[in-house]
Amino acid sequence: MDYAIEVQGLKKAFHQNQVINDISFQVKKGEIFGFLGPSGSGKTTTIKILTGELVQKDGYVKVLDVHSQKFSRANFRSRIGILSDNSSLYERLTVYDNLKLFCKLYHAPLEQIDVILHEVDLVDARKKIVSKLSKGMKQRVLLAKALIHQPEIVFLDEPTSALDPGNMAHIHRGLQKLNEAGTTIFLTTHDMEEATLLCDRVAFLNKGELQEMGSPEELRYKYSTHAFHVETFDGKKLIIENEAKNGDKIRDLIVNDRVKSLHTDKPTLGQIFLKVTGKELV
Ligand SMILES: Nc1ncnc2c1ncn2[C@@H]1O[C@H](COP(=O)(O)OP(=O)(O)OP(=O)(O)O)[C@@H](O)[C@H]1O
Repeated sequence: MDYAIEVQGLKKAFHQNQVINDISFQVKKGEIFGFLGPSGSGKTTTIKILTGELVQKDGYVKVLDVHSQKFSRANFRSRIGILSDNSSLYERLTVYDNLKLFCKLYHAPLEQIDVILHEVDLVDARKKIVSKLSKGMKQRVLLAKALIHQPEIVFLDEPTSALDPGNMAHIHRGLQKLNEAGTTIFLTTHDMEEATLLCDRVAFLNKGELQEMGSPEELRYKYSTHAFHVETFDGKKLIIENEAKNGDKIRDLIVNDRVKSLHTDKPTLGQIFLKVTGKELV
């Protein structure tokens, strides 16, 4: 299997505070992988370890077949992109000039600027001064900055937190296009709808431990009671267990034209998170 990320037995403590507690997971090349957890669960710490900003002593970490001991090397850094709280822009320069600087830093061709501005839907803002942009537009420029050197994998720490739905949709579309072109995406989020929409697989992190992992669809099936939820035209809401003995009951409802809607129970990722961890994901 071709993995973009391999993590085995990773632990991280800050003094007495054990923040990451023996986690193991792999991310396949080309996947969008969502790392979901409440505030303080260790998501940012994990991203910092995966990108070489923090050093870990315990466990085995490889990204793009590079062992964590070599994460500080320039030839590794040019293969990854990062969008985090620490990402910043030159406020007094234009969008274009910001990206031009980052192009030079990474030895990326300048033609890449227009390509990437198109991806994040900011072509019209290329001459605008960054300090005059809205928060959502700045976030899109930061995303463009993280992608300007065409990294093989991009780490996004809550890329859409506190953005309005319009800006969020721009970012989602950009990420989907990027992923279609083959880029692996590792993202953290609190937003379960975002995770369901974007991610091929998600992992639930709680108090530094991985408590569940799988595709949103697999998890929704696994935690479903498989019961039928029926709403009738006279306003009744019925829950009928998915068992052979109930076949006649459902058939009668349909034959007698009483069914307004019928669906199987599929919990949302948020409901599953609550069930697995006992916590709301906020
Ligand atoms: N440099 C540091 N020194 C000491 N403690 C730290 C440091 N960085 C993080 N921590 C602690 O590690 C824990 C996990 O923090 P982390 O930022 O990884 O969580 P998170 O899941 O990303 O949270 P959020 O969603 O709020 O960003 C927290 O208790 C935090 O206080």
